[in-house]
Amino acid sequence: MRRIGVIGAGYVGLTTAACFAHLGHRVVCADVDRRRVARLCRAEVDLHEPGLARLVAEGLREGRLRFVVGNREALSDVDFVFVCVPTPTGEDGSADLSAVRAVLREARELMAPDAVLVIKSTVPAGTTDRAAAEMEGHQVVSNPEFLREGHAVQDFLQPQRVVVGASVESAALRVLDLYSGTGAPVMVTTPTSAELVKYASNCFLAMKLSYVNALAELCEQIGADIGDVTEGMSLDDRIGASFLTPGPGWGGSCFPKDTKALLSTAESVDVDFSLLRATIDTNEHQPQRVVEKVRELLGPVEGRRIGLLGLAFKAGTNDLRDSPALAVAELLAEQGARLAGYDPCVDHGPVPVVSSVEEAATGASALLVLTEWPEFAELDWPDLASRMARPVIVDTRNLLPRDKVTEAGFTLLSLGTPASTTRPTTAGL
Ligand SMILES: NC(=O)C1=CN([C@@H]2O[C@H](COP(=O)(O)OP(=O)(O)OC[C@H]3O[C@@H](n4cnc5c(N)ncnc54)[C@H](O)[C@@H]3O)[C@@H](O)[C@H]2O)C=CC1
Ligand SMILES: O=C(O)[C@H]1O[C@H](OP(=O)(O)OP(=O)(O)OC[C@H]2O[C@@H](n3ccc(=O)[nH]c3=O)[C@H](O)[C@@H]2O)[C@H](O)[C@@H](O)[C@@H]1O
Repeated sequence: MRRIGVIGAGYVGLTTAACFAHLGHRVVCADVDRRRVARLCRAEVDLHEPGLARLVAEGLREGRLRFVVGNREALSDVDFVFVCVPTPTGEDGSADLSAVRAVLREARELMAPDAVLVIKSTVPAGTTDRAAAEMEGHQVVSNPEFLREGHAVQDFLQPQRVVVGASVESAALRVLDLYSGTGAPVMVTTPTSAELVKYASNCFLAMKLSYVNALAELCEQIGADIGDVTEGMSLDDRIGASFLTPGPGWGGSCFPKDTKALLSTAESVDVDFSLLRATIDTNEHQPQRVVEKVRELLGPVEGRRIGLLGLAFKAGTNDLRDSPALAVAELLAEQGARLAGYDPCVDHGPVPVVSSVEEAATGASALLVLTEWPEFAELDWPDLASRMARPVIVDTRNLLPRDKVTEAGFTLLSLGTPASTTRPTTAGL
């Protein structure tokens, strides 16, 4: 059993705190947000993360997990401090490290000399080494987090890898020991390399998605089908099958900020990372491309009611931060469309939110699938068509069963699919 302080009770901090408590450690989790802490003390978790509320309740009940306002307790009398505060995009595109710096200032005063400070927030290469220099003798270690929202607990307890960056081996081993219960493959490297593993991974995935989204546009122009193209690509295990589905753009609280931050790092050392710039540019164009699809079917959208299916940045979460669905909604609203958004996990947002797909469809001139919630693939298509002013669907996640939807009388457009294709059959091969 180790004593662990966790600073920040958001997606990463709360997951870290609850999972370490579950693994048998004694955890104090601190946040500056009083309301969040008060709710957590009552075991109320407002993040949509399977299993997280159960682990929080278990930790509180068994006395291994506590939540506090302010960082003092989580910094003193502990063996490890995990820094899990936000690192948003700053004004110039680089990561804004003000929350991390504020924690470091407090940590310098309050941490025991033999405690290890672990930076789990995503921070630019060099941050951990600079922090170590400022921390006057404390061990400072980089331990980036790779969890996905919607799978946070599973990804934390069964990670594909644990990466630790440390300049002192004993500090790395102490941190790795905390994860011994997970059985995950581990890697120890320098802090700078560990920090870059994090950005390099997120940016690579973003690049893969921008590549697929650009490819989808090309498919439309030359009469190929993106689903078949990516399926064919994925049979090569060097490419793999994941992250090959086109969409309205990649979003969420990390890819957009991390791509900008890595580009900013490259610029700061005069490296021309034009591949990364193109990755971002392609993505920023994507919501506009979706709106053009809608206009292709409807003409001007002014005054028309449009139902949005999905508001979160991806399925499995209620997180609206940097959601491409909202970027599309904003463009449509600017052009005078009347919007009604439905998301199974979102009850309010910056667009009018309704409580069912049927409500979103009623009187609408188009439905727009923006988040890949599986339930959107299993709707009562004839019923929806009968409720709409015009039975038109734009499926930006290529999720819907084309045959059933068109049989119900819908005009359906998806990304990377030619308007009509005659597919050869493999029956009899
Ligand atoms: N959300 C995700 O899926 C992942 C996020 N990350 C990284 O982890 C870091 C945290 O991200 P999230 O957990 O998503 O953020 P979040 O916004 O969900 O939570 C951050 C929490 O820190 C608190 N906070 C802010 N300043 C503080 C301070 N000075 N002292 C104590 N608490 C403070 C906030 O009130 C908030 O509750 C970021 O660097 C992010 O890039 C890494 C992997 C996955
Ligand atoms: O640093 C982070 O915060 C995390 O960022 C991502 O996790 P997350 O933001 O939860 O979302 P993803 O599941 O990676 O999806 C990102 C975006 O790509 C989109 N996407 C994903 C896959 C796909 O095939 N197509 C597609 O458009 C999603 O809809 C979403 O908008 C990474 O997957 C995590 O490993 C990382 O820890």
